[in-house]
Amino acid sequence: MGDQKKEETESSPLLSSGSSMDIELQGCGATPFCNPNSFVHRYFIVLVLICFLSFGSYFCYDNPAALQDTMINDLDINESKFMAFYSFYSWPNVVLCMFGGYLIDRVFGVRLGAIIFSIFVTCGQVLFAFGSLLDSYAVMCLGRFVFGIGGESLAVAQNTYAVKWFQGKALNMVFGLQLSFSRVGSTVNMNVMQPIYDYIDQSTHGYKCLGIALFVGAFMCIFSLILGIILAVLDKRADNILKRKNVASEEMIKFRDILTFPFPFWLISVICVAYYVAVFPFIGLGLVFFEMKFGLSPTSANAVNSLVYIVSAVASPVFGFLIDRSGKNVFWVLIGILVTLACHMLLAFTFLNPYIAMIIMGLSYSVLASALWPMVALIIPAHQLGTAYGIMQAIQNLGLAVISLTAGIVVDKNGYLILEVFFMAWLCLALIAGVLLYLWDASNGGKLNLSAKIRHLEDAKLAAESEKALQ
Ligand SMILES: NCCCC[C@H](N)C(=O)NCC(=O)O
Repeated sequence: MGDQKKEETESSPLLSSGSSMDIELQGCGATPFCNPNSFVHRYFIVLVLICFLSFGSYFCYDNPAALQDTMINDLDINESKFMAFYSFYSWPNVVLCMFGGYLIDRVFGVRLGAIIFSIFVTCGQVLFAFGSLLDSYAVMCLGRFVFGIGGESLAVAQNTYAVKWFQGKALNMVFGLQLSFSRVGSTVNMNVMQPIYDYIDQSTHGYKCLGIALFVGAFMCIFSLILGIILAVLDKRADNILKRKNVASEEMIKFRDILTFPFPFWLISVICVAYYVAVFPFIGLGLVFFEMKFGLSPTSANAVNSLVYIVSAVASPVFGFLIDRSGKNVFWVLIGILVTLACHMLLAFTFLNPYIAMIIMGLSYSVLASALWPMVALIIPAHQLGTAYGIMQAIQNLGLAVISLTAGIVVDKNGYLILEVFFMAWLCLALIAGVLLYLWDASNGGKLNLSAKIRHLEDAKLAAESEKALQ
């Protein structure tokens, strides 16, 4: 292979040695663009498709937040019933996304699993929109239930794809990019849904106008579904060309394997739930908080409320890239939690311009998300990752479901200051779990907080040892 070819072909961690030399490419010939082992193919085609997999899901997840005032008025519901749209998303995932991950590992595989869950997301959003057209709160809740079944398990499939294609190289940056594309979906939603509603409101009004606007989200889900099908075709093609091994049946995960998941995995799951319940429900309720405490107009309040997503859409891949270079994932998780806690304190106890706290929260959220999710792949074997991410998200959704309801009740009864104190308490729990993870990791070999340099040396040593064992 010429030097130029070598530069273009980044060895996939799943390749057996030398097989990149004798790849028989099907179809478009040996151009890097079509070579599943080339840098171009993996980073400019596969990674982009993986990143768009959850675009529609993230766009629709916060449709309620983008239309909070409108939805409450058109459907004639209170804050608690409004927040139930988030609870109906999360409750099924307390259990189902665990099964979703297990089904990916053991039954469907990542390709078929991603397509099936994309279909659930699309059908759920269509039901949600249709329910509004019928002015049926029950149908809308059913729609969020179905949407939730797909949304979380689709995120599990997305994480599983990311590890399959990018394990061992740039995984933090890949997770950061994944998050960035998804957050672009959230940001687009936060800033276009109200103008779309206002445009439709020129001819149709009330819950019918709301229903038509929500169908825009359904088209975003169809877009992601189509890209998910293309990704499945390319992944299957790569398996054939690169002769990637399927997991042997005796290696397939069994449900009792969950009991063997290491203690750090459960600490990571506690950090995940305790941190995210202070982010997603806060943003779900943020519109009215910024209108009431800081006297902002609905448009300005929407803009401030979407800053976390806007900033993370840009910052996540940057921090993911930097964390790939520095390592020290646990350290960055602790920094993310501490800075987010400080932002909530600024919002709760000061009248400092909320743009400042929300921009900083966007940065700290990006640091945490880029450092937290890839850690699972450092302690759980590849054939059990779907189940592991499913459990982690199931625990996260248990927290989100309960806190979404509780937060709505706290606001209705005690106001926003107590709500902010409530969120800060959860971040203190995340901090305690993060310190425990740091101490446990430090006293057990320090795998999760290794510097990138030492981690690469350790990986090279392990690869050499496994190569020697095969000879
Ligand atoms: N439609 C929203 C999917 C959320 C996926 C998962 N629960 C999650 O939290 N991912 C990380 C993130 O920061 O969004």
